[in-house]
Amino acid sequence: MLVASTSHMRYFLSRVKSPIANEVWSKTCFASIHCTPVQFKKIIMKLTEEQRASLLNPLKAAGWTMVENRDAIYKEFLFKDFNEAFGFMSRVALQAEKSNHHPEWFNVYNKVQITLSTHDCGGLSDRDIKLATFIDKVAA
Ligand SMILES: C[C@H](O)[C@H](O)[C@H]1CNC2=NC(N)=NC(=O)C2=N1
Repeated sequence: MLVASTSHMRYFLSRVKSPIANEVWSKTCFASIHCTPVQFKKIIMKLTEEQRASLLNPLKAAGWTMVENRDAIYKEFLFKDFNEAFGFMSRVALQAEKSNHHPEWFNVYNKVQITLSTHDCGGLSDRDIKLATFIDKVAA
């Protein structure tokens, strides 16, 4: 369930002055689930078993592997030279910033080693699937 971020909630509450709006507000979903707005933050869920079966297979077929003793995926990329490798990393970095989801990676010359996992939930989430899919498109 998508919930507003804390900063959005603070802004909304700072603009709400009228008692009517407050009345409406108290009857919205926030009150119904007994959370105060300040507690709201997007909750990232780990992939379910069903999601893993469907979403990880295409990535495994593309060369991603499960990391031993960790709920994470790993892939190694080789490029013509450092320039190509760094250009790849630059594009991935921009997407990581845009999606607020960042890889764990290591680069030596034309090789880039990438591990993906979601720290906020302690394992794989749909954000890792989306970023891995994007990474494969950029590397193609
Ligand atoms: C505060 C910031 O939104 C979080 O730390 C984001 C940043 N990038 C992230 N990247 C990854 N891989 N996992 C996260 O949980 C994560 N969380």
